[in-house]
Amino acid sequence: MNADTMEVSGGTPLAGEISVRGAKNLVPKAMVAAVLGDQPSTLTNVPRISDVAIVRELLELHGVTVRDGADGPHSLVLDPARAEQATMGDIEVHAGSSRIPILLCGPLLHRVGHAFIPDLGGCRIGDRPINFHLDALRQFGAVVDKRPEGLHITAPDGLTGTQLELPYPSVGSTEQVLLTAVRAQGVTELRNAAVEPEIIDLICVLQKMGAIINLDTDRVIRITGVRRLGGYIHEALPDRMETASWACAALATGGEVFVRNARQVDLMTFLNVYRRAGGEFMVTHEGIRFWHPGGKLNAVALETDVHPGFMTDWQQPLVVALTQATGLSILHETVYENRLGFTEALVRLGAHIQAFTDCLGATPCRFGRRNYTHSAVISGPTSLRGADLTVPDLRGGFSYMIAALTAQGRSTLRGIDIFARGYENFLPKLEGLGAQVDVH
Ligand SMILES: CC(=O)N[C@H]1[C@@H](OP(=O)(O)OP(=O)(O)OC[C@H]2O[C@@H](n3ccc(=O)[nH]c3=O)[C@H](O)[C@@H]2O)O[C@H](CO)[C@@H](O)[C@@H]1O
Ligand SMILES: C=C(OP(=O)(O)O)C(=O)O
Repeated sequence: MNADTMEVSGGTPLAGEISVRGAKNLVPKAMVAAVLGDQPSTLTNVPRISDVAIVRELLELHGVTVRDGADGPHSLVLDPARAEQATMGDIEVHAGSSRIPILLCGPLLHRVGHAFIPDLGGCRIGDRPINFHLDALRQFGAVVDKRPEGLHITAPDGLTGTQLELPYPSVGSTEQVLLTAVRAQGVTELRNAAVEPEIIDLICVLQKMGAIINLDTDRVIRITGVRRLGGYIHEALPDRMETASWACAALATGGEVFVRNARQVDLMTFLNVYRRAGGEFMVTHEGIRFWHPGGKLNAVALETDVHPGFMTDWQQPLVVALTQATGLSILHETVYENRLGFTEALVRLGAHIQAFTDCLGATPCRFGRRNYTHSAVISGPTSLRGADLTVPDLRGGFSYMIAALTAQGRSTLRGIDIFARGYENFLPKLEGLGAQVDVH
């Protein structure tokens, strides 16, 4: 047993208040955007999570001075003035740490003329290729050299605006195009772009820096390149994934959690499903209160999708709550081909979940004919019992934790350090909500 292992005594409803800070899926990208400016930038509402710490170290290796702002570590001042002089030693140590390094391509090409990108990390929930990123960079005029130690990228003739259409509205690829096009020469038109709230927030950051970006209808983004960008002062939007995770924990355990700073507009699709499943919520100026109203929960049919659809990162925590709903819930995961592995562990806890390769839903999906297990039927309600579990990925791990809190008896959760990637102060929050947990 080590400090990465948590004992959970289940059966106690979570009750109380937690607060969420800036989104894991925006903050590291806004930090990367600062490299494009010729003045310092200030980012506030920064969560203390490991994905932020990793990007901070990466930027420092690239010569960006990063210091805590007036708000302590919850605000960062990023000064890229010395980026050109960076030696970039030790950059390989960040291989496999997060998905953010790939987004440094455009900013580094503009700033220093070349980029080295070590292997990416992030959750293992599918193959997660980067072909859209590299195709887009090549269309801007970049030359990509794939070497065993990582990608070497140059732009011998500079970067020029272009017409692009993504094969799928990928979040990272849309961000790649934005971060490259804002200082490319001429106009870029991106079709089939992702429009997640974190992308809109990144566009706000870039606009504050001096970028010209039009968000047209039907997933079209038009960017007019500018010669220089300045700094920004920006407060990151709140983390809608963390909010949904705690909301699901409240529902599954029969409890009540007030999530301070949660923002309704980013959670509309989640809130609709939460209500259909029988959960209650109340939106106030300060946040959102989520609770189980007593009585039965309802089975629901659910398909994950790009925004404004039901976000894939909400799926894993919600599935645990659905094990407590009466009837057959149906899940169709259309964003990642391999995100249902976590259900096997829930079955060991006593859940009735059957996984399928068929598309159990009408949302167009890339996986139906390719033999990927990406649909599931959850039959409930079932009593869960404690078990020994190893955290597989960020949201899968959170779903195990909810299951352990819901189950009768004791569970052991190994590998909990992954939670630090996306959940600030995870343990104090859990204890503050009355969870019976013990970390060794
Ligand atoms: C740090 C961050 O913001 N992570 C989020 C981001 O991940 P990320 O940006 O990696 O996810 P994408 O939206 O790019 O991926 C969506 C789908 O497109 C595919 N694809 C993507 C790029 C590519 O070059 N080729 C390709 O085939 C992926 O394999 C996946 O099946 O959006 C996901 C979808 O909302 C979220 O689950 C992640 O939490
Ligand atoms: C998949 C996730 O993150 P990442 O893209 O950083 O792996 C997530 O936050 O659930």
